[in-house]
Order: sequence, then structure tokens, then C-alpha cells
Amino acid sequence: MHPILTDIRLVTFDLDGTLVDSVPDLAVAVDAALDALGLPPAGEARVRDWVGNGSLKLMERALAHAAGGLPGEALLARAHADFLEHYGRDPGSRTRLYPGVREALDGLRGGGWVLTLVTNKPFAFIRPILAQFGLEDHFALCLGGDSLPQKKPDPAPLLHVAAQFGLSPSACLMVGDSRHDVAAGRAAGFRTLAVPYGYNHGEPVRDSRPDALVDSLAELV
Ligand SMILES: O=C(O)COP(=O)(O)O
Ligand SMILES: [Mg+2]
Repeated sequence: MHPILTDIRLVTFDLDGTLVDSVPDLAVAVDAALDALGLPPAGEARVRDWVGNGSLKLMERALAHAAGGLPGEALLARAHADFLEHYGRDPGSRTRLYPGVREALDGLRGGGWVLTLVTNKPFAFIRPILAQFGLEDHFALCLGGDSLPQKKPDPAPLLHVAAQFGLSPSACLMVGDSRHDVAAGRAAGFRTLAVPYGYNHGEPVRDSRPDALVDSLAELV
């Protein structure tokens, strides 16, 4: 067991870039939405740096890049609706679980930790993606970016999770790949652990000073 788990009863995982490499499917949907507007594709490498603040921000960044300026509200709404439609049709066929994830989730669940998931991704996509890997029953509670009025880096979703299980935030650990996870965790009073392999706008997540950093989630167990 990793020492960061001492006195921890509940672990909250981020999804994109932490449990799954979802950018290949996200990029296909972003590019389809851009194409519908006659705009050139963004491609995976750029989309990787735009993920992290939910699907509306993702499309806003894609349009700003393709059209050379912040999009108007109507254009953004149309592109976002297109993105959601395309992504909803196929949210997972190119998405892969990172090494060590299954071992970590199985080990923690078997060890009695409460497992929860807080992503900025829309809630509707969580279950289809988890189900593809047979992980849909591992989490006692999942929240999406649209589940509450606030999303990470706001601490509200994490405080909601701790309260649902009657736990003090100090008994909870946030595990994520981005500065938004570390910031939300710290602001909520959770302990924080980060992985360096995900999406953090092209910057090292280490710069956000998480309490611990692991190369693979298998190191948790
Ligand atoms: O959808 C996003 O922007 C990021 O999702 P995540 O919070 O699971 O990393
Ligand atoms: Mg993430």
C-alpha cells in the first residue's frame, strides 16, 4: 500500500488522462464538429492540450484555434451540440485503459476503500466508457462536469462526494492528471496524488505540487 493511503477511507479518481486515454475518440468528435463548419481538423496532439475543463471549453478552444479568435455564442453552441452528438455515437472505441489502472481499482476495492469518480466530462459518457472495461460497478458514486453547477478546479464536487459518505475531507484522496484535479483536491481539503502521463495543457502536473506523484496507479496498491 502507498503511504499516501494512510488514514484514507475514500478515493476519488479523475477519468480522462488518469484512468483512460480518451483523446483519440475526443479528437475524432472535435474534428467532425469542425468539419461540419467547414473548418480544418485539430488533430489528437492539439486536443490533448485542450482537454480538462469540460466539453464546452474543449470546443471553445478548438474553434478559437481553427477560426483565429473566440467564437460567438451561437457558433459555439452549434459546434458543441455537434461534438456531443458525434462523441455520444462512439465515446470509447479508440479509448484505452492506462497500465496499472485495473490492478489499482481491483486492489483498492478489495481492500475496502470507497471508490468514486469526479470528471469534468459530461455525466452521460461516464458509464458507457467504464462499461467498456467492465469497471461500471467499481465506483460508489460518479459525478460529471454537468452534475453540479461547479466543476473542478472548484472544490464543490469533491466536497459533495465526501459529504455523501459522511466523511471528513481529510479522509479522502483525489487522484488525477491535471492542475484542476490538484487544485480542486487541495481546496476541498483532500490529499492529492497525480499521474504524469495524462493531459495537463502541455505542462508537468508536478508543478501543481500534489502530495504525491506516481508513474502508474499500480503503485497505490
Ligand atoms: O472532459 C474534460 O475536460 C476532462 O475530463 P477529466 O476531468 O476526466 O480529466
Ligand atoms: Mg483528467
